[in-house]
Amino acid sequence: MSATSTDIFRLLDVEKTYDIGRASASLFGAGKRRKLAALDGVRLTVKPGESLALVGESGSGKTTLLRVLLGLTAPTDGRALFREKEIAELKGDDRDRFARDVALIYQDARGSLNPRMTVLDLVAEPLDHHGLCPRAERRDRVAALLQRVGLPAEMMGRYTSALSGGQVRRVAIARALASNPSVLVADEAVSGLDVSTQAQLLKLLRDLQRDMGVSLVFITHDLGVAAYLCERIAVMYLGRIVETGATREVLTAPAHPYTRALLNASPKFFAPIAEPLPGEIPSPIDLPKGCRFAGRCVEARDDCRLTDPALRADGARAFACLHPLDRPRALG
Ligand SMILES: Nc1ncnc2c1ncn2[C@@H]1O[C@H](COP(=O)(O)OP(=O)(O)OP(=O)(O)O)[C@@H](O)[C@H]1O
Repeated sequence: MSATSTDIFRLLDVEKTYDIGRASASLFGAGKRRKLAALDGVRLTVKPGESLALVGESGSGKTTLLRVLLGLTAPTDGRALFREKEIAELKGDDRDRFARDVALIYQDARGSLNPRMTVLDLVAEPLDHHGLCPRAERRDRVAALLQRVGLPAEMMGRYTSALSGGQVRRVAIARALASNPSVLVADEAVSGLDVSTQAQLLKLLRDLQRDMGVSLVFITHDLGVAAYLCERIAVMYLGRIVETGATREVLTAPAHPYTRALLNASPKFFAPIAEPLPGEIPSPIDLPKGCRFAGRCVEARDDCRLTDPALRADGARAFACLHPLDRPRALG
């Protein structure tokens, strides 16, 4: 068995480009076809039981990466593997296993749940779909799942229109857990809620992840949420992972100036007015030469504008920067 064969997901130099039509025509003929690189050479693994946060500004490629993991979009190049098999080519039993094993918690929980179905039917649907539960045991299984997410069994007969935002998210989590998945994938799953409901849901997700040994891939704009929930973090910028490592280490001593800029842009309790990220994110259609962050980086030197840095490993950390920030020795 190879050393990597237990990885749940393995992305090898994944590219995802979108054809966005032609540039305007000129006297010399039709304009060139233009491509937008949403993902550009992404390497990533997700191991059993690990929690991984994907962070980065809007447009950095987080949702596209999630769509690749979920098999909703195929890479243009590179390989996206689930248990060592190409996700886009899964068929038959492998496809069924993938559908049971990888569960998505939607950002818009209320919108993702059919308002004409009761909580019982919503949570039982994956059980029915995968033939995982005899009809006679359905109510008991749903009651146990509701209990797992902190909802009373009496809620089974209700419709989502009668539930609060926090309760609807819990129903969505119970439904995601129904097929006993090994990975939960969540896109901003706690956004748009009040702070205390958010905190309760984050605690629930953290407890579930630890108690059930399920892996978690969590997209968030909030570095505090990433730090609370996930052991590992991948910081994305313009379709690339620019820094990755243990969340605590990356956020206490970032190597990449982009990670530090994201940290500075995060509101703190005592200083809610954060320092905005400098400059504008470049267009993904017309990328600058050299490091993509150089134009916004306060540390940039001449060579940064010429050389595009590859992601290089330093112990358990990896970063794509020619002149990484000084980090305490103990964390290197
Ligand atoms: N179907 C598509 N066609 C063309 N471009 C796309 C498509 N989907 C995404 N993109 C582009 O790919 C890039 C990455 O988008 P993506 O949604 O993955 O970023 P994100 O980090 O998830 O952003 P957000 O935090 O706003 O959701 C963006 O420039 C986006 O405009």
